[in-house]
Amino acid sequence: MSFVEITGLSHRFGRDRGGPVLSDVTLSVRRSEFVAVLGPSGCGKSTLLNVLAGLVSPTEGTVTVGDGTVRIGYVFQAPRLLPWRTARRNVEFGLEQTGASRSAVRERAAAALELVHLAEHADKYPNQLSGGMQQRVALARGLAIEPDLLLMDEPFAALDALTRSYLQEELLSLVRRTDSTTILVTHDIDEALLLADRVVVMTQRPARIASIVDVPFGPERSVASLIADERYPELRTSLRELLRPQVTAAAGPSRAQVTADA
Ligand SMILES: Nc1ncnc2c1ncn2[C@@H]1O[C@H](COP(=O)(O)OP(=O)(O)OP(=O)(O)O)[C@@H](O)[C@H]1O
Repeated sequence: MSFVEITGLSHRFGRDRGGPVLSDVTLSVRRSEFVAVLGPSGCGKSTLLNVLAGLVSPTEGTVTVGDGTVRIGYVFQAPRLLPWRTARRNVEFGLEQTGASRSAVRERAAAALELVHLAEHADKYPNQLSGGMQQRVALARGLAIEPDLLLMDEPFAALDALTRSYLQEELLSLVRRTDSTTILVTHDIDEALLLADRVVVMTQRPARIASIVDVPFGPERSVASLIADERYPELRTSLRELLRPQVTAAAGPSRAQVTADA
């Protein structure tokens, strides 16, 4: 049975001359499933997450998430921490909104910081933490509320390659330990294949679903097991091929084409 049901979703921002951002997106996501959304820059991926989070009301279509009373965690591209609160107090901030008791808030924040290996940095302020550590605090804040639906918008995009790969593996083991349903927006094919059960490829703006690809790797996967799996390079190549026309169309005609057409 599906947990997230997106039907005929289209969106246009006010009088935006660029036209619609999303066009007729229909997608079902099962409970506990991990779906990665890949697409060209500016096509409307963040808008899709914002609609799912209830931050944007779509101009057309419907979105239902569980029975409508679910808890949603949202991890943004930038950590968006409150600079006057320590790491612990930032994680507690998300929990405070859930109405949990003070002792439950403290306990769950400590456990979430433990999960992302930041327990000993809990009393530091954001400006005393590296970019990777700040993003781990943001991840802990999203996970601490034990979300039914976890939305992540390129959470590792701004990090260096080493920190990114470390956090990707950390996230893989974290999601295995919870039964959250996760939707991750990413530009990174390898990240999508490492983490997701299905990859949704979006077209250029207005974003529609171009393809949905099942990822055959089991829950016990790791970077090493993917590299050793002969299906991995094939899937990687087919996702690249599915994305290529979207990315080239989004970039517009090349200068050479413009000159030739003139
Ligand atoms: N509040 C808004 N008002 C008007 N236009 C907006 C608004 N938010 C986003 N847009 C436009 O909608 C389009 C899609 O934006 P969105 O951030 O959803 O794309 P994206 O696929 O997440 O991009 P990226 O991969 O670069 O993060 C862009 O052209 C953007 O400028």
